Amino acid sequence: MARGPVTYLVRFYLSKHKISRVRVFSPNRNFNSSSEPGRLDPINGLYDRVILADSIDGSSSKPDFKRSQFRDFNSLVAKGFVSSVESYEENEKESDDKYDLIEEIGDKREGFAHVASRDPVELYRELRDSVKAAKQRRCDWETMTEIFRCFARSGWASNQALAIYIGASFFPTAAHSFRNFFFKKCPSDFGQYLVSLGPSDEAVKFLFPIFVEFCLEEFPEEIKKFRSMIEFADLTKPHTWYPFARAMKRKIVYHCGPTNSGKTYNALQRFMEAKKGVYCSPLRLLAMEVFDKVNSLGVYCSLHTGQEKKFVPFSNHVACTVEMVSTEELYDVAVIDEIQMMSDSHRGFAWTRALLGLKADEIHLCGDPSVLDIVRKICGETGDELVENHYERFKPLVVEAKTLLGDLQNVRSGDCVVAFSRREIFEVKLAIEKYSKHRCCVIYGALPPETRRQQAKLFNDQDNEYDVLVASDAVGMGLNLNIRRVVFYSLSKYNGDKRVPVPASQVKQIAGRAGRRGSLYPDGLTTTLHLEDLDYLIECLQRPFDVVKKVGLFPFFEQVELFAGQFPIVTFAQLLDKFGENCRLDGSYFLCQHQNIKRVANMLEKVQGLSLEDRYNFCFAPVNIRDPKAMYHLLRFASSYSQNLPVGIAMGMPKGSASNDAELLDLETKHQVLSMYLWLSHQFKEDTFPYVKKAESMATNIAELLGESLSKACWKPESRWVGKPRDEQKRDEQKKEDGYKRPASLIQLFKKKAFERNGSVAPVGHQTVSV
Ligand SMILES: Nc1ncnc2c1ncn2[C@@H]1O[C@H](COP(=O)(O)OP(=O)(O)OP(=O)(O)O)[C@@H](O)[C@H]1O
Ligand SMILES: [Mg+2]
Repeated sequence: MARGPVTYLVRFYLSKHKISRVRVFSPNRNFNSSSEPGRLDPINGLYDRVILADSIDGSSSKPDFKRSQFRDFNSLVAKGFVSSVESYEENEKESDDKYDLIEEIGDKREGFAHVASRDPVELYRELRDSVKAAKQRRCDWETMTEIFRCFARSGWASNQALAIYIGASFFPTAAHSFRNFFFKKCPSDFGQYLVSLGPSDEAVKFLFPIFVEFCLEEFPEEIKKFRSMIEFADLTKPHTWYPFARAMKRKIVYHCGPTNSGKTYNALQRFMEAKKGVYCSPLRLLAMEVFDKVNSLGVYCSLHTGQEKKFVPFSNHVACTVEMVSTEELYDVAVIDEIQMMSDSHRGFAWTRALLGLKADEIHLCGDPSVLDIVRKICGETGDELVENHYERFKPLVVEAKTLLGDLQNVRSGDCVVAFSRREIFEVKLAIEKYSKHRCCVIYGALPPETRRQQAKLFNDQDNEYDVLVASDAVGMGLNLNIRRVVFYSLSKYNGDKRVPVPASQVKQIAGRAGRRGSLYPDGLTTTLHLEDLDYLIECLQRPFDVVKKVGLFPFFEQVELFAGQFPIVTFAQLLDKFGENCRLDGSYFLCQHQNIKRVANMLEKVQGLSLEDRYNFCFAPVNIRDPKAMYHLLRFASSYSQNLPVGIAMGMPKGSASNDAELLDLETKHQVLSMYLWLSHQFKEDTFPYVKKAESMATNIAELLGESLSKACWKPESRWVGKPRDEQKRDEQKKEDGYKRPASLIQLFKKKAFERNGSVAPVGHQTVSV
């Protein structure tokens, strides 16, 4: 340890109390940074004696002892907060320094040195037992008022108070009571010393240990309550949540590499060889693909997604979505695909849970290198053996430096044009079909997996006119497509607030769809529509993968339920907020975002009679929170359920395929509602959602209608927010304008260029840059 104020303090304290080991608590350390050494840890830390010190880093060459306070935590021991000694080794070499401290103390405010150096426990007792406060001069009184104002506003004190379970919201009340107590009791020398310090950090730090004593005596109930709250929101050491998995000797194989390098292929070989296996997919679509592929190769395999359970008789294998994987079943081999999704801000917890909790002898992780370091760390904690298999791309991806020069007439057969909004996708499709001979298939997130597959098949098949694909980032994972070249229409997307650059990892993932091994085009190309986007594309492809420092976690229902016991009257959304504010996490984990869940929770607040567990399940239903119709149906489902009525679909089958964008949007919504119905039917008892068969058949028919509609779609896209008030729409548009200026309408742009060239189309050259 560097020699600094703490060293001196420790020497002094050690000699004074004739003890050799203490735990040092530095007020400079943030309460929340749980991995920091020297932090007073309210749950795991057990202390015999704790020293409050100004600095632990030794940055100050001269110790300032008067700004430091000593605390004896024996009173905490008595109350059960502190019960043993944590180690702090005394450094023998420095033992000569122990008397330096004694000399240093009390040089400045000599008259009150006895106050400054006294044990705060004693000071508190003296205050408590004093009958009446000494008379103060008016100016001293004002200074003291200011000092207490300073104390009540001190972020440092509020933060440190957490260590004795005085929560941030209760701190001002406690500080106020402390002030009143002090003013009623304060003896003269005490007050004089405080006034000599003035409204300063020094005064706050002097008062704090006395405040601690005061709180321990005055607010035992509040402390107890906050303490239980913190304990129930404890998400530290998540690997200990799965004792059965911990009892196993698991072997983790990390297939690490870029896109199209054979990671999933190799993991699936082991999966198929195993007696019993599970494949965890990031998407329903990919689970379906694996289900089909594995069964076609003669290995019986079932399918288990949130919406669909297909049991294949005699099967010992299952392809599932990662959220649905069982941590109860025992497997020989498990595959967790796209493991880098552990760091996804919303869904990451599902991958973390699978990695920590799967009971499998062998677990194959497939993904890019971004989470390799953290997987190594986790394996160190779980005690699992880790084997790393590194891969290279089968063929390098080539960047076409010429780009499409802003002209969609330059698309070619086998191109996949990637745009980042539904609106842009339809604009691009319209422009390509209007001004070139190509026909387009489309794939985007709001389409059901069945329709996406149908569109992918249409594009992959060579015997039809559909030779160009226009897709969103939904194409980035899972599908094996015959793509010759990925063309980025733009490299920015709307993040709900403004346009932001697409992250490099996502650009790599999407571009990597070009030139898959075994496809018609094994040599992949990628480029942009506009020349000005090219540099960013190259930069993204060349940029090494970021190293992920934290992966996602989310509490189980049981954890939320325990926590809820502390707050019998708050709403579910408020409960989630409180959990988020108070939960404790280890340094390698973050709490996944849950705004969408809260939006649903708020909507469902008016539904009476739902148990906490029902509410929790309804809140996780797959619903597009920005689609009012879908939200309305979810509310209706929950209301019927809460009244013990059989939940009906209450939605007619559309007459036919869509002939305009409004009808297409309606089909998309209807499918999402049915999908939600099916998902809920698997969460709750069967008889509560009795129309599963009907919902399945309607969903299949609508997916087909969507496919038909897309093949003939040649209309301008509409917004889903038709019902929004005008000024709100305007505000949204304004917001978009502020962050990013969309290129002018594609069609106009195209016409303008064609006019400039007198109708001639620029020949496309192939200057290539290999990355
Ligand atoms: N050894 C092999 N023999 C035959 N085909 C292979 C082999 N390895 C991979 N492939 C094929 O190459 C294509 C890409 O492989 P795979 O899907 O495993 O790549 P990946 O690294 O998982 O890519 P991504 O990161 O995009 O998921 C697939 O169509 C796969 O079937
Ligand atoms: Mg893969």
